[in-house]
Amino acid sequence: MALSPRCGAIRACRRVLERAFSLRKVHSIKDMENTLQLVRNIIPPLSSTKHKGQDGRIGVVGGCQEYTGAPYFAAISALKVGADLSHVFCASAAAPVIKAYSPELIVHPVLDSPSAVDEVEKWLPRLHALVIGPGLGRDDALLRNVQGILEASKARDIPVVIDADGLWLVAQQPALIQGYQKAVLTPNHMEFSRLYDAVLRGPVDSDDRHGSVLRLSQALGNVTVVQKGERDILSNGQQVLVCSQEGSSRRCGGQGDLLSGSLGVLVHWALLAGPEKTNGSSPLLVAAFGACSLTRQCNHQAFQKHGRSTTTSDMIAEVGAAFRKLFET
Ligand SMILES: NC(=O)C1=CN([C@@H]2O[C@H](COP(=O)(O)OP(=O)(O)OC[C@H]3O[C@@H](n4cnc5c(N)ncnc54)[C@H](O)[C@@H]3O)[C@@H](O)[C@H]2O)[C@@H](O)CC1
Ligand SMILES: Nc1ncnc2c1ncn2[C@@H]1O[C@H](COP(=O)(O)OP(=O)(O)OP(=O)(O)O)[C@@H](O)[C@H]1O
Ligand SMILES: [Mg+2]
Repeated sequence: MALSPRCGAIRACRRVLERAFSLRKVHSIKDMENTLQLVRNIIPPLSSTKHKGQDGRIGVVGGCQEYTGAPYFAAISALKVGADLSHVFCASAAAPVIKAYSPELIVHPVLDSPSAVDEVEKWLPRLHALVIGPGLGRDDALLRNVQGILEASKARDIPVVIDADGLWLVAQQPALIQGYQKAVLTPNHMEFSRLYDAVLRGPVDSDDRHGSVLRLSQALGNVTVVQKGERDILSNGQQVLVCSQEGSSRRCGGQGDLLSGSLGVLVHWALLAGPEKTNGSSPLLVAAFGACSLTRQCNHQAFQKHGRSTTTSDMIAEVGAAFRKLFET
C-alpha cells in the first residue's frame, strides 16, 4: 500500500526528533573520562582479608566440537581481569581441548548431556555471573539445554551476559530475555541486525545507530545492549553511551569473546558496588563501558607490538597492563 505524503512527512518528522533525542544523550570525550571514573569506582580493592571466590566466580556456557577457542578466550579473560574462579560448561567433545589450553579453568563436559540443566543448576548457587554463548554453536539440542540454563539463572536472579550463539537463541525467542534487568547483550554487526529484525520486525536504520540500539533496548524491556563496532554503542533504553577508546584496525576473531568474558566479571563487581558508586548511572551500563574500553585498549597495545599478526591471544596477554592503564591510574 502506498503511503500518503502526510503519513510520510509525519514519519520523517518523528525520525528527526528521535535522532535529536538520542544525539542529545551521546557521550563526549569528557563524558568518556567521567564514565571511566565510574568504572574505577566499582573495582573491588585487593585485600589480604578476602577469601578465594570473593572477587568473582564466573561461568561461561559455550564450547562445542567446532568452537573451543571462543569459550577459552572468554573464561581466561574473566580470570585475567580479576575473577578468582572461572568455569566453562561445554559440550563433551570440547572439554578435553579446553582443559588442554589451560590448567586455570574448571571445565564441565555437560552441555550435550540429557541432564545438562540439572548439572549446571547445581553450580548456580556458587556463581556470580554467567556468560552465555561464546562458541556454543547452533545445534538444537544444545540450544534447548541452554534455554533451560538461562531460565534457571533468571529464577535465581543471576546476572547474564549473552553473546554470539546465545544471541542466536534470543533472536529465536526474545521472550527468554524480555525485561530481565540483569542481562547484557553484546551483539556484533550481524547479531545486532538479526536481533533487531526479530524484535522490531524491520531492518536497522544504518544512519542512526544510536537510535537503533536505544529502540532495541526499549523493545526488550530495558535490557542493556552493547552494539560492537568501530565505535561501541551502549544503551539501557534510557541512556546511550559511546565507547571510542582507541583500538586498532586489526579485526581477528575472538576479540568479542575477550569482551564478553571481561564483562562477566565487571557486571558482578558493578552490581555489588551498586548505584551509589556509579553516581546513579546504571551499574550494568558502567560495567559494559569498562569491558568495551578494556578490550579496545588490549587491541591497541597488542597491535603496537605485533601489527598485522596480532591475534586474540596477544590481546589477552595485554589485559593486565591495559587494566592498569585505564583503571588504576
Ligand atoms: N576461535 C574460536 O573458537 C572463535 C569462535 N567464534 C564463534 O563462532 C561462532 C559464530 O560467530 P560469528 O561472529 O561468526 O557470528 P555470525 O555467524 O553471526 O557471523 C557474523 C558474520 O558477520 C560478519 N561481520 C562482522 N562484522 C561485520 C560488519 N561490521 N559488517 C559486515 N559483516 C560483519 C563476520 O565476517 C561474520 O561472518 C560463535 O559461536 C562465536 O563465538 C568467534 O567467537 C571467533 C573465535
Ligand atoms: N571497526 C572497528 N574499529 C575498532 N574496534 C572495533 C571495530 N569493530 C569492532 N571493534 C572492537 O572489537 C571488539 C570485538 O568486536 P567484534 O565486532 O569483532 O565482535 P565479534 O564479531 O563478536 O568478535 P568474535 O570474533 O570474538 O566473535 C569490540 O571491543 C569492538 O569495540
Ligand atoms: Mg562474537
